[in-house]
Amino acid sequence: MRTRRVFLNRLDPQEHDPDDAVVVIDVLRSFSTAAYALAAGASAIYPVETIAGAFHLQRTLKNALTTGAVGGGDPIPGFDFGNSPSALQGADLAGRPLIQTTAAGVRGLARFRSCRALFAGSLVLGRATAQALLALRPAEVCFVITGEWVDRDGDEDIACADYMEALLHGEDPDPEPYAARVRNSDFGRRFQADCNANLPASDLRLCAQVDRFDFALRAAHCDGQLRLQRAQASVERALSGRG
Ligand SMILES: O=C(O)[C@H](CS(=O)(=O)O)OP(=O)(O)O
Repeated sequence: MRTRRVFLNRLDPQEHDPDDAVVVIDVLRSFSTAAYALAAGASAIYPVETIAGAFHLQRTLKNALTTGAVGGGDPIPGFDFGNSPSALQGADLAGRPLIQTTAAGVRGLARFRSCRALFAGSLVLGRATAQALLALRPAEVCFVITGEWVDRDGDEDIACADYMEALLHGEDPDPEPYAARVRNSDFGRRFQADCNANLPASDLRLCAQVDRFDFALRAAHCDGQLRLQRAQASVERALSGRG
């Protein structure tokens, strides 16, 4: 299995788009938020690229709630929740679909939506995502780093890619150094400062909990709409006929 990495904010138009397995990584915070929301009972996550598109979908999906942020992390006016795992962790989401709009993570998913297997990755899902990937036996896994910007190193996502790659190669790495990289990344330090109510330190703590959940987040197409659902390695293996 080959692995490679691309950076969402510096895609090379000359380079072939990955078309096998793709993991779009957003540790701070989209796909940590999505994981905590599913754990809190949300029935599925619907990533939608635009705010207008999110409101449109909310009108057609029964009982749907909205979550997301604009670039920088401020919540979107009119949405039910910000892009905040600590807000969603305690919310009553039982059986309700959640529509998610964010400036990096969701944009990355939309960009690579046509590949064979698309996952939303974060450190809380690290080992489960690696296991789901291994069950699919792809020829190539491409990690998409979404958190690198001109003023941010994106190391929270690179650390997550490093962790999953080590697992894919059969290693059993100590998770703590990867969690420390999330905390000490450029964006992580903004949460550590805890002086912006929209970037709370509690979110950073939740996002840096390596392997907190035993499921991966796999994207599927449903009526022309992307949908993230729990995926487990055993199910992936059965679906691909390898028992
Ligand atoms: O809300 C967040 O934590 C970030 C803000 S930004 O777009 O990276 O500036 O959004 P996300 O799409 O989860 O990275």
